[in-house]
Amino acid sequence: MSDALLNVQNLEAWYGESKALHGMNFDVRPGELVTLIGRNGAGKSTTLRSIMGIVGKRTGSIRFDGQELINRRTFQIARTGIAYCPEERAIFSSLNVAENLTLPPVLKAGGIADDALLRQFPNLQRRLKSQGTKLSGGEQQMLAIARILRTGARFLLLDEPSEGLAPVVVKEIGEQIKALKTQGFTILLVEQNLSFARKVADRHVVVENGVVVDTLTNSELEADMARVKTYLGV
Ligand SMILES: Nc1ncnc2c1ncn2[C@@H]1O[C@H](COP(=O)(O)OP(=O)(O)OP(=O)(O)O)[C@@H](O)[C@H]1O
Repeated sequence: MSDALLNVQNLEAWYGESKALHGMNFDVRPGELVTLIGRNGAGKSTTLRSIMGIVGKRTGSIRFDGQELINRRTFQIARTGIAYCPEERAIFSSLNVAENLTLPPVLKAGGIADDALLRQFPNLQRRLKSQGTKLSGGEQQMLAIARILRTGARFLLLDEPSEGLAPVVVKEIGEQIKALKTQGFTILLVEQNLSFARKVADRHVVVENGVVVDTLTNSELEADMARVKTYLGV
């Protein structure tokens, strides 16, 4: 699609000899929040890792903001304005919140300034001096998201931010993600939690065995939950 910010075509990816993506095709438009949904092992996380250039081998095309990323290295991809928040959150346990926040380098102009960031994430402001290990799962997730917002990236790859969190915290994370969309960030979100996904997303891309098998707007999903539940086996 010509107005896409990200356009993925025939994306294949491997871990060693083992092929995980078999020709993914989808796009994301500027300002959109798109989810990748599908069963365990479908290839959702691998898609994010492939966009970021952190799988063993990948082929096909990943066009972002008019540039081809398929042969670029991760640090070059980061400089185009894409940031990745992994499922495991990757908080440095020996560093405190302030140190974790400021560790990733600012790569582009337009990142959220530290004081604005702490206003946006008041619970991090309260825990600035707390060590990574002392944070709750929700605080770790907020920190993992907050620290990529300083870098100047405008396209966020978020891997299962709701995972392992209590419903009240999931709701809070959902509000933060919606606020990011309102601020103009474009977001590609991997999500197993359908009730979370439908509250935040514009569109859903269904992944099965390393390919895209369906794409639905959020209203289509609301109108036909059965269609998606079949894919997810729920
Ligand atoms: N580091 C790895 N080494 C080898 N194979 C992997 C690795 N990570 C994932 N895979 C395999 O790649 C395929 C896709 O996995 P992926 O993690 O992308 O799925 P997913 O849809 O994100 O599911 P989940 O939510 O369970 O992580 C699976 O068959 C998985 O076993």
